[in-house]
Order: sequence, then structure tokens, then C-alpha cells
Amino acid sequence: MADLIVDGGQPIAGTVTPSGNKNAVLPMLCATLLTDEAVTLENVPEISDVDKILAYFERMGSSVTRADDGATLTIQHDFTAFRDARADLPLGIRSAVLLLAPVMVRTGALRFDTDAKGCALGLREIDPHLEILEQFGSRIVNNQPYDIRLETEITGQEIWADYASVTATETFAMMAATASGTSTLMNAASEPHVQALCEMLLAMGARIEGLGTSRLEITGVDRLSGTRARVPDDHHEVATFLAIGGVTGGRLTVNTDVTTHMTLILRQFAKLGLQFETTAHSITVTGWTREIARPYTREMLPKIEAAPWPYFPADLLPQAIGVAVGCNSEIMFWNKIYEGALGWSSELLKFGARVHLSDPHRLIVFGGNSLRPAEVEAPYIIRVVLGLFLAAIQADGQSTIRNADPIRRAHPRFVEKLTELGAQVRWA
Ligand SMILES: CC(=O)N[C@H]1[C@@H](OP(=O)(O)OP(=O)(O)OC[C@H]2O[C@@H](n3ccc(=O)[nH]c3=O)[C@H](O)[C@@H]2O)O[C@H](CO)[C@@H](O)[C@@H]1O
Ligand SMILES: C=C(OP(=O)(O)O)C(=O)O
Repeated sequence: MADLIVDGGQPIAGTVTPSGNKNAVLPMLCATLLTDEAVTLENVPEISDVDKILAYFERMGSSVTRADDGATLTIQHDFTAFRDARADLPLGIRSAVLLLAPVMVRTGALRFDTDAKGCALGLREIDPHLEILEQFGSRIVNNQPYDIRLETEITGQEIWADYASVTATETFAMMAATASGTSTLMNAASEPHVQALCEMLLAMGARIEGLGTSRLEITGVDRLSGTRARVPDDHHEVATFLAIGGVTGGRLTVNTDVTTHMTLILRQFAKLGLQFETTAHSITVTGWTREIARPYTREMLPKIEAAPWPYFPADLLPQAIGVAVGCNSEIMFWNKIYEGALGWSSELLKFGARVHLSDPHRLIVFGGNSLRPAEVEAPYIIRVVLGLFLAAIQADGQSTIRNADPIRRAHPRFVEKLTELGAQVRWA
């Protein structure tokens, strides 16, 4: 595990281009298994989660070529190996669950005994995923390790999920794309990454209606073709760079193709006093008042709530908290998704911040404290490293964030990019 050494108190300014969205590229990579033809993906981030999926493909005899720009990959699978071999799915990444559907579609059988848990945010269920496989005709023959067999032809299903799960919706889309007949999913997730997968499937010839809504209707086609698709920029990274610029007093511009996804996100950061200017292809943070916007309902605590899209994303809550510790008054953060995503907040006390964890889902940040540098311990949660970084970069002097490696799972060249923008930050 590596630590981040951060010298805070310097403005971070300039122009930056974000990386491709990890949570989009992973299902898009897995969906390449649904076609015999080559698929080319652009704007692929160089992150460890992608490396793990590609290593799995290579173990299965697939061809993976990377263009000179490093960000364009062409993938073509040789399904003989998938039928004969039983290579283990990649370990330690949530997106291992995204291989279940395409491997099942391809081979009719799969065995998995893997840690598909990802970030330590609470329980990372596999039930919704296995239920979808079951509804499409699979039977769980054994569960230590899971041995799952397809017992019938894959036919259209009507499913109403318990909740809008990102990866379970992606599993549904990959099962339904070539099923015979029409499938519907109620309570579908609609995050930008779910939309990106559906757009890629459409480009491969799938028939999908309701993209971006909570009801997906997919009519199966006989075969999907190859395609060329662009991984959208990471809206989490866009917001993170803007927040870093804002809290350090730097005028920072992010050039991006996802401005249309940023409306609510910017509105929530604006509640924390950050000021923005937006064009069709860029967002600039122009200032930070440190003032929390007061609700018209005077007896109410100001709040930012995270929930499934189109709410403010749970994966941006730590960054918003990292901004709020430098604000002048109090605000509540409410994570409606995860029950274990706020325990790290006690680390903020080491910076001199005052926070109160009301229950596993709700945190109150009391502003008005001047922050001091600190040595803090990051949990295994990608975006919490960024939240701690946002506190560290505000404090004059040197802070250390221990075990900061999880950011390598989603944010390539993070330290290099910040250094180019004037930050004093390094790995140790
Ligand atoms: C690889 C990938 O894409 N990972 C993302 C994906 O994970 P993932 O697909 O695992 O997340 P889910 O959408 O399934 O939600 C995570 C957990 O939250 C709970 N839950 C969620 C929604 C809800 O309405 N009720 C509820 O209880 C469940 O316990 C669930 O297991 O979506 C999460 C939620 O946006 C993000 O944090 C992850 O970065
Ligand atoms: C929680 C995250 O990822 P994962 O679901 O892959 O652990 C994340 O991307 O912030």
C-alpha cells in the first residue's frame, strides 16, 4: 500500500481533461463478450480494474490490442477457451459480477468463487445478479463455489427489481440483448455508466427502449456485431477536479463531454459555496465563498442526499464532505445507498474538522474550523481517498494519506495531473 504526501494551501489551477469512467468501461469491456466480432473502445482509462479484466480475457485466449495513444483498445474473443477452460474470474473488483451474464450467454455454464465486493462501503450483494440469471433460466447447482448452469434457452423475462442496482441492471441488459423475445426491467438503474453500456449495445445492434429511465425494455436479437464506442468521461472525476480547484482558490477548467450529466452535481457543490461557469464542453470553477446555502425552510438543516441516479451519486459524497469541512456552517450528508460508507469520517477530526455521524447513513459536518495538516488512514474506498485529499489540500502544511492506492482503481495519473496543475503531491 502506498501513501499520498500532500502539501496543502497552494492554488491548483489550469485546464485538465478527465479520464474515462471506470464504471462505464468495465461493463463495456464485459459486453465485448457478446459478439464474435472485434470491438474497439476509445477513452479507456489505464486503471487496475481494467487491467484485471483484460488479464482475464488474455487468460481466455482473447486478443487485446492497444493503439499508440494507450487509450484505444481493440478486443476480439476466441470462445473455444470460454467453452473448455474454467479460468477464475478476476479477484477483488466489483465488476467481476459483470462477467456473469456474458459468460453465461456464451457458454451456458459458469463457476465462480470470487471476491466481487469492490470498495468497503457495506455489504456488496450478489443476490440481484444471481436472481436475474435464475429468471433467465439458470440454475444454481452448487454455491461453494457457485456452479451455475443454463437449463433452458434464454427467453424474454419481465423483472421488477427490489432496488435500482447499477451492476444488476447491466447484468439484465447483457442477458436480454440476445434473449428470444422481449424483456423488461422495472426499477432499472439509469446512471451515466448504465446508459453508456446500453448505447454500446444499441450500436452493436441491440433493441433497447427506455434508456436512461427506470424501465428498460429490450427485444432480443439473433446476434450482436462489433462496434467502435467511446467510454464517457468520468463525471466523478470532473466534479473532483473542480472541487480541488475551488477549495484551493484556483481557477480550474475541466474540458469534458459529460456536461449534460453535471447539472445536479454542480448544484449540490454550489450549496457548499463553489461557483461555476459552464459551456457545452467545459466547466470552470471560478470561486469558493465557503458559505452553505440556507434552505427557505428555516428550521431545516441544509443537506445533500445521495441515492441512485438521477440523484446526486453516492460516489461523490466523500468529495462533497471533503469540501464541506472548510465551509463556515453546518450541513448534513445523507447516503441513502450504503450502510458502511461514512465510518471513515472520524479521520476528518485529525484535520481539526468537526463532524458527527448521526447513524450509518447520515453525517453532519459543522463548519467554521480552520484546518490543520494531519496523518490519516484511508479505508479501501476509492472516493474516500479523494474526500480526505480535499481536506488535506485545504490545510496549510504537509499531510499524509495512508493507503491511498484505491484511487488507482479509477483515477489514472491522478498525481501527475495534479502536479501539472501546480499541486505539491507525491506518492511515498
Ligand atoms: C462497478 C460499479 O459500477 N460500481 C458502482 C455500482 O456498484 P453496484 O452495482 O455494486 O451498486 P448497487 O447499485 O448494486 O448498490 C450497492 C448497494 O447499495 C444498496 N442499495 C442500493 C440502491 C438502493 O436503492 N438500495 C440499496 O439498498 C444495496 O445493498 C446494494 O448492494 O453502483 C454503486 C452505486 O451507485 C457505486 O457506488 C459503485 O461505484
Ligand atoms: C465504489 C466504487 O467502485 P466498486 O463498485 O468497483 O467498488 C467506485 O467506483 O467508487
